[in-house]
Amino acid sequence: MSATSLPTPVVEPAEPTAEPREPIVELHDVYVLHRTRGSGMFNRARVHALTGADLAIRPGETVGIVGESGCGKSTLAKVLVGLQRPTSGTVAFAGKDVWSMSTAERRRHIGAGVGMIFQDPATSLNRRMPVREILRDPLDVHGRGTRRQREDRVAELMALVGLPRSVADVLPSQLSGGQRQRVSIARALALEPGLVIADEPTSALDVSVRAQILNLLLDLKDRLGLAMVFVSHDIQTVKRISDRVVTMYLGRIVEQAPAALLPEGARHPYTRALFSATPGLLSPIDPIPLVGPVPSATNPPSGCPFRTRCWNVTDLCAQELPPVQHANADGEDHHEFRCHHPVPAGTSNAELVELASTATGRTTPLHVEEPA
Ligand SMILES: Nc1ncnc2c1ncn2[C@@H]1O[C@H](COP(=O)(O)OP(=O)(O)OP(=O)(O)O)[C@@H](O)[C@H]1O
Repeated sequence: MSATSLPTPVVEPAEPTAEPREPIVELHDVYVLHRTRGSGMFNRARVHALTGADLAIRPGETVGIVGESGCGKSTLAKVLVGLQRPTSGTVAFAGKDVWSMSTAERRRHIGAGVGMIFQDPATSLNRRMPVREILRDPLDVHGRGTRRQREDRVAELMALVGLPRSVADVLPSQLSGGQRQRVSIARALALEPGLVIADEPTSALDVSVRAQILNLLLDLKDRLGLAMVFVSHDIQTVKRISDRVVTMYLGRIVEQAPAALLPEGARHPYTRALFSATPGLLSPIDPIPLVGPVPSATNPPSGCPFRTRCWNVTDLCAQELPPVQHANADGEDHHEFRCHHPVPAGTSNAELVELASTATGRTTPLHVEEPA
């Protein structure tokens, strides 16, 4: 993609090959706990933002992350890009645990390999820098090429994302929302990363430009062979563009499934319920009823996090965290879930609506001591 002779990034862009490839980034048993602000030591609570996450992103694949508000999607995205230090667990980029490195080493190791696109370009771009400087900044910081080569690269990036040369010297505030997000995308691509993480990249934009920005991202992904992690509330879009969809619930990854299998091939009851409530996926839309609200992330339930709302709950669900199960014995299609009583393969949405309506209508909620 580059016309300039910039040094090779740490993580190479994807090569088209059928061979299984080493992950660009791999999380193992990652926890993120936040302390909330309180008036005193004893009023502070611990928010379980991410709990025991295992996830690998491989070259060239698109992984969507879905789940209700507050379930930990952005936290997972920040961990994947190296912006959030885990409370425990390991985060390996190109096979190396980056949180055991010095800050300088970590920046060098990750910096070129991953780009991040945030939800709101109005706040994520430096308001005092013109477009040209915003795009040159990562090249300057990483000491890429000569000054002339960096200027050429800025022009190349602008062309890549469809920005006219005439906006090179204007400030972000003088651009439209769509143009600002194009600048964010160009900045994320400046160092030729192998992986781009897009956290709600279209939700702050006018409806009229959302499709353009989404199409641009997909086009760039294909042209540059990028891996992409796409965080969104827009489940229909996530299903359409992803190879694999990760479902989160209360800080836990509860299922990872090939997008082509969704919605009716999902095996976790929560994935089934979430997709059943999404317009445009089932015809007609037929939401599976759940019991009660999402529990607090400061005091998640014991055992399975979803058990307080599940129609198929048993005592075991409160006693033990379900282990990861693979849908297929060889595990090759990356379809896995954490549930003691997964939805039997081949169960239709209508059957689940029937089951859940009957169960939630007649069972009293299971009473279990909550952890202090
Ligand atoms: N810096 C922080 N301090 C305290 N709590 C935090 C902090 N950041 C996130 N949280 C909490 O961690 C949990 C996960 O937040 P996160 O933003 O990752 O969720 P999300 O799924 O991305 O939410 P949304 O879809 O609304 O953006 C939430 O309960 C949130 O309130």
